[in-house]
Amino acid sequence: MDSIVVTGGNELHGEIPISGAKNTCLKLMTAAILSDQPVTLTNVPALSDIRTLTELLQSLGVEIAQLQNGHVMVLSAEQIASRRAEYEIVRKLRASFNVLGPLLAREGEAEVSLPGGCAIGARAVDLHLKAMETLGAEIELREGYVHASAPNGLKGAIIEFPLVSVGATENAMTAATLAKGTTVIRNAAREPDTVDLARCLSAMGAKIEGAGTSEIVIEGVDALHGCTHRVIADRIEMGTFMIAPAICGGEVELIGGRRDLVEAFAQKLEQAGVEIIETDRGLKVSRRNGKVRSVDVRTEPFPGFPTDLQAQMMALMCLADGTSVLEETIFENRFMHAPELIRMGAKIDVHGGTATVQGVETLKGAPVMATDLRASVSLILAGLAAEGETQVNRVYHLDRGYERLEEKLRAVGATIERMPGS
Ligand SMILES: CC(=O)N[C@H]1[C@@H](OP(=O)(O)OP(=O)(O)OC[C@H]2O[C@@H](n3ccc(=O)[nH]c3=O)[C@H](O)[C@@H]2O)O[C@H](CO)[C@@H](O)[C@@H]1O
Ligand SMILES: C=C(OP(=O)(O)O)C(=O)O
Repeated sequence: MDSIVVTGGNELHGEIPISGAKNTCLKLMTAAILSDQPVTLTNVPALSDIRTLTELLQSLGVEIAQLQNGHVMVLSAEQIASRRAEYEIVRKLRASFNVLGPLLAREGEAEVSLPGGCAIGARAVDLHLKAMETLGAEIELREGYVHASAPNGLKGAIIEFPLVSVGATENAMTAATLAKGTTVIRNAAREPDTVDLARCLSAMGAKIEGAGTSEIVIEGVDALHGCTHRVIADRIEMGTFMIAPAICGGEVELIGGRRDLVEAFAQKLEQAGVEIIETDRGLKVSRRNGKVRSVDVRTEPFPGFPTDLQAQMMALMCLADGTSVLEETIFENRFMHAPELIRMGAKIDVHGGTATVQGVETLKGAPVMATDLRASVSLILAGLAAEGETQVNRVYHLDRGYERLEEKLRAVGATIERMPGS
């Protein structure tokens, strides 16, 4: 298995291009199931998660052509050959559960494996299922699969979520595009991913209003057509690379970056003493001298501080002046990076969903292991600022969500190499 070796201590200067958003692109790909005409996505990130979903969609009969090194993808669901999403693929990638809404809406039937838990938490799908039932589907759970059917089509309804779920909002929204009548989704997720999905669905002929607010109204239509859609910038990749100059010192311009996608996070960085300037081409982030200041963080659904940036923020707080409290409210087990950071010399106490981080003068390189995507990248960031060499193992987690990570960081002056595994 490959590992990544980082030698810390370099200031970072230069530019990093921001790729298309993984979490958005995956949902956009599932939307292609809704139409018998081709959907063309541009600005697709070249990532293993995208390849996994490609495999799943192909198993359903979706033809997928990849152009420009995978950065343009044409998905043609002229005919759906299978309505069953197999466990072998769904277990690798939770976003694949989002084929449920489109399959059910287009075919009146779907069999989708339950995704199971994962390293960061139990991650139930009850809200997805409840939403499908509210739209008139019958749901049965058998042998680890969700069997959903709506032989006479889905019917518009009021879906009121008891808590904000990005995945369930998106499953409900895609399903409702082809339902008869009007669907109202209350307490909907407001994430930029959901807004971008709504934009793509609208370009396919769907009638959607209110995406980006907590009430989304969808007027069902008989059919959707093809479209061409550019995937929005990856706010989590951008946030990760905003931490890089903050933790190492220096100045990095994130090309294609947008502050509005990470406003709550940007405000916390500024409170910590990091400078952020909007430029014609993106965002310029710099820390010129001194340490960052400690800040407290509580993860929340958008527009709050994103859970997907909590691990990276923790790496930064390890070297801050003072003590910070990081509260994780979305996932019950998302502090696995803490013990690894402690191996590098960090002072962190975890109690339930709260981590207290006491800033230290220096981190020291060490061999470390990560169990999820954002935890892995937090160890890379810590390694960039640590004395000596840090070897991050289980790099396949990083390859799920960061395109050309080493190349992008090397271009701004980091010493980072991939070591092929045996
Ligand atoms: C609100 C939020 O920040 N969602 C994050 C979540 O999206 P993802 O769509 O994976 O997760 P949800 O938004 O659905 O989950 C939010 C919360 O609701 C719970 N839940 C969800 C669905 C369900 O049927 N039942 C249920 O109880 C989850 O366990 C979790 O505690 O992970 C993604 C990958 O890290 C992030 O990009 C999203 O920002
Ligand atoms: C946890 C993530 O992805 P997934 O929902 O696919 O596990 C993530 O993008 O940080």
